[in-house]
Amino acid sequence: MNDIVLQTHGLVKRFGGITATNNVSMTLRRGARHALIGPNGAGKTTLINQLTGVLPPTEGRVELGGQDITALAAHRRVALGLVRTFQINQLWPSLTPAQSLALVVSQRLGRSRRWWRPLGADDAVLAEVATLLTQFHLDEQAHRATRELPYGKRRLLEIALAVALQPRVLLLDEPAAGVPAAERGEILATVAALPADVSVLLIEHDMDLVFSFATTMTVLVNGTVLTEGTPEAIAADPQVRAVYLGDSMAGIRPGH
Ligand SMILES: Nc1ncnc2c1ncn2[C@@H]1O[C@H](COP(=O)(O)OP(=O)(O)OP(=O)(O)O)[C@@H](O)[C@H]1O
Repeated sequence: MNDIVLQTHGLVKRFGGITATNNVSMTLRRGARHALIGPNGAGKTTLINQLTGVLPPTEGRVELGGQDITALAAHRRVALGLVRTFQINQLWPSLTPAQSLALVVSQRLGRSRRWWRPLGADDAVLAEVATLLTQFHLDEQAHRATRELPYGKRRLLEIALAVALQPRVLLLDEPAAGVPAAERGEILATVAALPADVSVLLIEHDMDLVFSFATTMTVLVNGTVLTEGTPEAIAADPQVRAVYLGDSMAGIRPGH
């Protein structure tokens, strides 16, 4: 049991007459590569919003490392290591990736009061920023204003900023959405190379990304967990094919 890092118990979220999540119980294990899939409107974003603390559940509980966090504010959850990727509209447009990462790393290391010092003033911060820039394929863009970066690079920066917080659990919400095909491979590679000890929950419609990444999958339909299992089991499940995957599964070979 102690390898469970994140767990939901009977999460229900109602918006008036709509039940967006309906009694969702799921478990994320240490080091998980877990994908949450389902058709549009299945309740994936609503579930993530309840995990991060953006939306209070109507019923049910969320536990992080065995601690009930259902009533905790979003920033308190981040401090406990439950981190969602930054969204593009949360990036600092006039800062460079190097400066943005330095801000987040400095804050994490408790050096935020000195963040305004010229970059290079703090070797520990600088070293970590350099590693993150390389890991997320941002070396060439390190000193360009974020607003000028290609879309795919901004999406990489979103993930890099979340990883800079050294999360225990990382929630990746459609990291490849809207990214042109030519830049998609980079996203796939960086997601695959995330630190092994970080538990990842990925929401994604791109089945290439899902099946190349996930070792466990949960299928959500109409707010309810339809099934959960290995990619092989999910790909072969007739119910999943009927409600979601269908022909998009043609050619997908889990694990390849
Ligand atoms: N704030 C809200 N008020 C009312 N209804 C909402 C609200 N947010 C979501 N819903 C409804 O809840 C259901 C689940 O929506 P949600 O966005 O969570 O699905 P999703 O699986 O993330 O979809 P997609 O894949 O299209 O992003 C939908 O019927 C949606 O219309």
